[in-house]
Amino acid sequence: MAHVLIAEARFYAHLNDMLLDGARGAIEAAGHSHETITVPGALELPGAVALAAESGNYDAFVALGVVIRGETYHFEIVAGESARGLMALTMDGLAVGNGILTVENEAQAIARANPKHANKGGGAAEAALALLELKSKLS
Ligand SMILES: Nc1c(NC[C@H](O)[C@H](O)[C@H](O)CO)[nH]c(=O)[nH]c1=O
Ligand SMILES: CC(=O)[C@@H](O)COP(=O)(O)O
Repeated sequence: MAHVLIAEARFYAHLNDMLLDGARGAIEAAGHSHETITVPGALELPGAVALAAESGNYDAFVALGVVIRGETYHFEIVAGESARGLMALTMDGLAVGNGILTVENEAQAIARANPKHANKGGGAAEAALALLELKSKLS
């Protein structure tokens, strides 16, 4: 059984609750365990995953968050840098699923966070578990 770390950026709490439900459901359906840590925003997610990985307590990692475009360039920074940071961790050999929604508005976020619709939280968890399985197969 794998132990999965879910790192959530709780910038939009009500949206994250849906992402969490999806991710937890996918992990439990696959017969694995999980625990959750919380950071303020998506920019903190790569650092949170890196810190958690240092503990050696987790086999895979799922990053969850919602980035909604505002008026300024900050969207590009938050969306791009959180994704880049997670990708760098994956390239370092961690099994990381990226469940950070980068959307234009809340309606788009709801459609993608809802486990009964796009279920992006569940998809991110499944991606992390797929990487973990591949890592195990190749080692
Ligand atoms: N605008 C959003 C943010 N912004 C906050 C940053 O992620 C970060 O916490 C801050 O810059 C301090 O380092 N975060 C989200 O997750 N979603 C947003 O829409
Ligand atoms: C994604 C963001 O950082 C965004 O919510 C910030 O909004 P604004 O660009 O209007 O400051």
